[in-house]
Amino acid sequence: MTHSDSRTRVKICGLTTAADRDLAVTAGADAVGFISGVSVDTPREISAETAATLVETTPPFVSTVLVTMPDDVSDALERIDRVGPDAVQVHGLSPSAVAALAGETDAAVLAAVTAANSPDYESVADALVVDSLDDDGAGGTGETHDWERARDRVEALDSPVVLAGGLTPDNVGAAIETVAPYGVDVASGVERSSGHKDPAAVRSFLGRAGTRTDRPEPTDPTP
Ligand SMILES: O=C(O)c1ccccc1NCC(=O)[C@H](O)[C@H](O)COP(=O)(O)O
Repeated sequence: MTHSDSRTRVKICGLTTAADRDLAVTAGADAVGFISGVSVDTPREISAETAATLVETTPPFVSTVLVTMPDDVSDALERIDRVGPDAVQVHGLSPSAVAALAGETDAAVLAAVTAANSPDYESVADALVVDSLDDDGAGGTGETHDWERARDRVEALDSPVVLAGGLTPDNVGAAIETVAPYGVDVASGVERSSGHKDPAAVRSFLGRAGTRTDRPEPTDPTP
């Protein structure tokens, strides 16, 4: 299902600090992603405790996403319970495990997939993140994949498709035009150094994705 007639949602992923989360929120992100419990070495991984704090302090109307690589369904449920996100993005679970997880959690379940295996996950996840996954099933590769093929998937699948993998401020406009995804997702493409976001790049990415809103800086709600 194409979404070229509506606004493209943006998830800024791999946020490691409150300052970077606030940067993404202020710049107009629809969703903020926190990576915790992954079996690969990444500068974007944070502890479950830090992820829970960042989720808890994210303002209303911005979706929080736990990005994780669980061993199985019960492991995924434990992680969701510890962090408390609106959505969980799972890497490396089989379609049947994703279906079981979706049946047992109130969090929206996003499956990280490739264009090739995306049809296997369509009926079991709330949305598909079509990414350039490495051999371990991890994201954050900074590599693009075949956008024409991704476009075919967007047209063939009923589930919302989020395009990820190697997106940057320079290519996100063309990516949206080519693929017409429900949303786009970026991690390494808006960093100034590993694990730390570049404010200008985050704003530019959101602007070119057509979603920048220039929200005011969050204020401390405590008197
Ligand atoms: O970003 C990581 O390091 C990562 C590691 C393990 C699992 C998932 C990971 N990222 C997931 C994401 O949602 C990223 O935004 C997505 O893969 C795009 O990454 P990039 O190509 O760096 O923009």
